[in-house]
Amino acid sequence: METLTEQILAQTIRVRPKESHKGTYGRVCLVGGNDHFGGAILMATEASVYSGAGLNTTLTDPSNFISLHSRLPEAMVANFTNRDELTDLVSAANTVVVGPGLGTTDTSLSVLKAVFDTVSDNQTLIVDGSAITLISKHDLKLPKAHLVFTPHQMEWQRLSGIKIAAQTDEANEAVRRQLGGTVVLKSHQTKIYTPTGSFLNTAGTPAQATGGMGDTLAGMIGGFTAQFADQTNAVLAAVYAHSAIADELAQSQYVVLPTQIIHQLPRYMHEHQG
Ligand SMILES: NC(=O)C1=CN([C@@H]2O[C@H](COP(=O)(O)OP(=O)(O)OC[C@H]3O[C@@H](n4cnc5c(N)ncnc54)[C@H](OP(=O)(O)O)[C@@H]3O)[C@@H](O)[C@H]2O)[C@@H](O)CC1
Ligand SMILES: Nc1ncnc2c1ncn2[C@@H]1O[C@H](COP(=O)(O)OP(=O)(O)O)[C@@H](O)[C@H]1O
Ligand SMILES: [Mg+2]
Repeated sequence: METLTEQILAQTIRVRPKESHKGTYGRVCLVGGNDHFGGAILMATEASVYSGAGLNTTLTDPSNFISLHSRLPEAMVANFTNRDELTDLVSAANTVVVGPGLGTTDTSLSVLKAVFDTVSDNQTLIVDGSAITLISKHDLKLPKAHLVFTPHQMEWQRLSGIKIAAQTDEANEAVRRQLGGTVVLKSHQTKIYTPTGSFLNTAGTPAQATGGMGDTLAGMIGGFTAQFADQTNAVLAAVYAHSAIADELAQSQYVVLPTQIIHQLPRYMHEHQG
């Protein structure tokens, strides 16, 4: 297992070419946020916008429209139960993030199935939070896309069938191969299992142990994969940056809030572009 270092940032975060426009930097569609967990999709969306994704659209419960717009006028919104809009917006994205705050009701399940029916093999699909729980609960068939799963240890137990105490590298890698794609197994020392190797993230701090931290990472992975060509490096750089920013803030803070990490992203990415 290789240890992630700061080098991954300069290898991934590109100096922006002068001759470019918002379309150059990718379209992200984020799907989640029911009437209880609006904050989760809001943080994921904010993380994608602040990572620099060119166009961001959020498919969510309409009860989240006003809060999302008032915090983040840069994002577009649509109702996640409107099937035609979902199909159009998901099809138009480079990267789709599904799951933050989606919940596990019948509505959540039908939204997830609609996303799975719509994505295609030239798109990256980040599968987080409730989406992972729903796949496990309903034994859903996975779509053909560049899949990136972002489970915490309990979500990975649900998806892989491996109990937390038995989540060894060998066992995790074997399930990753069956699933296809990349697995970001989140914990106090996140491990990333990719088709080309496994990586350990030693950055990060217990100051990060607060709700919404993973929703934020999912949005960052969305923003990075939409902009940067090498999809594996984009995932690795997002994981590293998320923790490294938290480490910086934790030098003078007892707790680091997800939105504080988000707001550091433009400055941090500027300092680490290669
Ligand atoms: N502001 C918002 O809108 C927020 C909305 N959110 C949304 O809520 C949805 C549900 O997601 P969820 O993660 O909160 O719940 P669930 O899937 O039941 O997992 C928790 C169980 O797993 C266990 N556990 C074991 N190891 C673990 C580990 N390393 N890391 C974490 N947990 C670990 C843990 O053990 P315990 O804490 O009891 O020790 C507990 O039994 C999802 O859509 C998410 O996006 C949240 O992001 C919060 C902010
Ligand atoms: N003690 C810790 N040290 C380092 N990172 C942590 C620690 N606790 C949590 N994290 C990070 O916070 C995030 C938590 O993700 P998750 O459990 O999905 O949160 P949520 O669903 O509430 O947004 C992960 O990126 C994880 O690595
Ligand atoms: Mg989570």
